[in-house]
Amino acid sequence: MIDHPLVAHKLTILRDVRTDSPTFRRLADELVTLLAYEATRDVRVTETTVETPLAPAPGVQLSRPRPLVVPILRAGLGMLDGMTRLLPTSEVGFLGMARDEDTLLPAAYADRLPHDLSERQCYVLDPMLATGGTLAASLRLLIDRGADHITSICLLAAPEGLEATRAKLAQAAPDERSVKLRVVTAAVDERLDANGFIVPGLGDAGDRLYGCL
Ligand SMILES: O=P(O)(O)OC[C@H]1O[C@H](OP(=O)(O)OP(=O)(O)O)[C@H](O)[C@@H]1O
Ligand SMILES: O=c1cc[nH]c(=O)[nH]1
Ligand SMILES: [Mg+2]
Repeated sequence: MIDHPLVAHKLTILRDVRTDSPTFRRLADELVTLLAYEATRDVRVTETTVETPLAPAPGVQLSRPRPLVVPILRAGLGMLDGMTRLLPTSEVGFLGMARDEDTLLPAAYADRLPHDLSERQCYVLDPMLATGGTLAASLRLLIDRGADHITSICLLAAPEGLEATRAKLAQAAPDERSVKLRVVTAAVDERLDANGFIVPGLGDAGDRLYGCL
């Protein structure tokens, strides 16, 4: 959880029911860049040397293969620009997931991801981690394709969803690979309501970004 006054300030306006879509989009974008700064703390780099006008200087460059950023459609799209601003050389794969309003179970409707994710550092973007069904299914898909280092960036998380995600992924370890998973979020809220919404939360992130379907 990122404990920073700028993050808390932007999140407060994001939660406000009076905040309109254009402002919501701008704040989500700004928040992601702040969260991404922390989320990329362990991005893989390779040592290199660069010539300054005066002398050689030691430095680092991002390692290959390039990191993969995965926004979970639809609401995760609102986080993409804020992330690629910090990691402009990353590649982007898309995953479409929609949660059924009655069962709360996620269904995948789009998959434009590389088939082989071995050696790839992945950054999953989804503003809301509620029951955890969407994140667990997304992480499972990436792990099954070989990913072993995945950082999820969420604007808000519910304690129930964090625990459910942990339990689901611990249960179904596919092989002997060790997989490093981390969630970076601006806040862990109080609870979920009967409809699986985060309380106090910010409402339906997709609708607030893009309007009701
Ligand atoms: O943790 P969960 O209980 O699975 O809920 C979280 C998911 O719900 C929302 O997406 P939604 O299904 O509303 O789709 P949208 O982004 O198209 O609005 C949100 O963006 C997450 O993907
Ligand atoms: O509170 C929630 C829960 C799921 N999806 C959202 O957009 N908001
Ligand atoms: Mg939605």
